[in-house]
Amino acid sequence: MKGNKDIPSKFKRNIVQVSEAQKLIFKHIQNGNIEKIPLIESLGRRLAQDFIAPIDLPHFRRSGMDGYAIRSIDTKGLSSSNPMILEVIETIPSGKVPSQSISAKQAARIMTGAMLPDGADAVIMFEMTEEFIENGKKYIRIKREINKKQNVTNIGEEVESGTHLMNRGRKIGIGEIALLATYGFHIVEVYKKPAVAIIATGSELQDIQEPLEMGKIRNSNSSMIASLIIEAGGNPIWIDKLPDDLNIAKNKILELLETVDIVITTGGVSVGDYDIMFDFFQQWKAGEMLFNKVAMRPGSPTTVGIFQNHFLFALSGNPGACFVGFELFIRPVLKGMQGCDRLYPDTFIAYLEEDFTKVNAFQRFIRAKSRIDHGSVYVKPIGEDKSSVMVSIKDANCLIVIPAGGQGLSKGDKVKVIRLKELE
Ligand SMILES: Nc1nc2c(c(=O)[nH]1)N[C@H]1C(S)=C(S)[C@@H](COP(=O)(O)OP(=O)(O)OC[C@H]3O[C@@H](n4cnc5c(N)ncnc54)[C@H](O)[C@@H]3O)O[C@H]1N2
Ligand code: MOO
Ligand SMILES: [Mg+2]
Repeated sequence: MKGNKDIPSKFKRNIVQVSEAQKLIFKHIQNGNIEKIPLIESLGRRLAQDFIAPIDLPHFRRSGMDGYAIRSIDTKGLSSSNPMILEVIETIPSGKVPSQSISAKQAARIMTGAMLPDGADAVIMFEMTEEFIENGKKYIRIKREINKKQNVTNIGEEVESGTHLMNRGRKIGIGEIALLATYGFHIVEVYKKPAVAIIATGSELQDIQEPLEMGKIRNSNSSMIASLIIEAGGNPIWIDKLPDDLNIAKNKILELLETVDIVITTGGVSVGDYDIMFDFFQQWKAGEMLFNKVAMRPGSPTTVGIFQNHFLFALSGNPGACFVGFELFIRPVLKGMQGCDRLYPDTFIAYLEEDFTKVNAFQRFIRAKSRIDHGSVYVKPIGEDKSSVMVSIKDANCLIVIPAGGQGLSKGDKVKVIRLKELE
């Protein structure tokens, strides 16, 4: 039978390089909506505003030790043979404003974290003083010089009011929580979690709770992708599987694209008889297909489209390809929607721990494990790097990037590596 040239062939595709695919996708990213949430629930979310220190930290001169607030000038020239006696005029606990200022030859008993009285410019630790009472009055004897500012934290010494501390889009971690709490932000403005739908396509797929039937497999991609989405700050609000039926898939995808920010399909994107996604994109008039092939392994049939700034990612069904496709294309979009402008995955250079002899027509992303030894970073592929292999994902902490072409690589060669665990 002769091929009809009006019918688009599944084999003729718009192929792009990975970097080009990323650019095509990233230019459609828009910041998402903003919501206010309790600070205690904000771990892992992204700030929706730049954060400028509203006041000095600390906002009063603070003692760093339990001791006596003194005037350093009073201790000039002191030694064990030339001590000085100061009168103790009050005790200042943390949280109290001192009632008197310190004059010459006076001291105030002061606790760690308490406010320094006017006049004082240093704190001498209890251990360095001798206390005594005479005629009902308290005194201390000092036998050493104390420098100005010793054990004192000045106003704004840690952070000056007006300092730009955090950018919009910054992920809220433990340090960010402490800072926001310090400044009284019990409610924080963060980006809403992008809403994501996950559709696993494939008539061979069973739900994970079903007993396994011959020839079928459990749908692992949906759970894997949902977890990746949660980890990247998204909200997987619709998760299901569909048979390889173009009409059923079409209706569901179009319906979901109206309501969520991102629709992810897995499977059915290659050239097989039951691979429906190519036809979906051919028939899709409301949206724009950005590309339907990427010069990469795994995941070469990955196809991406846009509908009114909602993304449709059609990932390969092979679990390895599905995972890599998420890291290269979807994680950056989730970050971008939450205000982050560092979209590309972090990379580093490492020494390859074994030969890699496969010659590649396409750029390759190998699931791998990196380790540090005597200050150098080494990286090793995990098992056989097949797109269908899922078991290696659990041990992967990085992806080795092997350039297209070349004669393969040898043990000890330097390679570029993508970090999988985000460091921010
Ligand atoms: N003749 C050709 N065949 C294939 C080509 C090609 O260029 N010419 N490309 C290969 C490449 S590369 C890839 S990658 C795969 C892509 O396959 P699909 O995206 O069409 O995915 P499926 O055919 O639906 O499934 C592939 C594989 O993955 C399993 N799978 C699917 N969904 C799930 C799921 N939710 N959980 C776990 N595993 C899943 C499925 O059972 C298949 O084994 O095509 C090559 N073929
Ligand atoms: O592009 Mo595929 O994921 O290599 O088998
Ligand atoms: Mg297929």
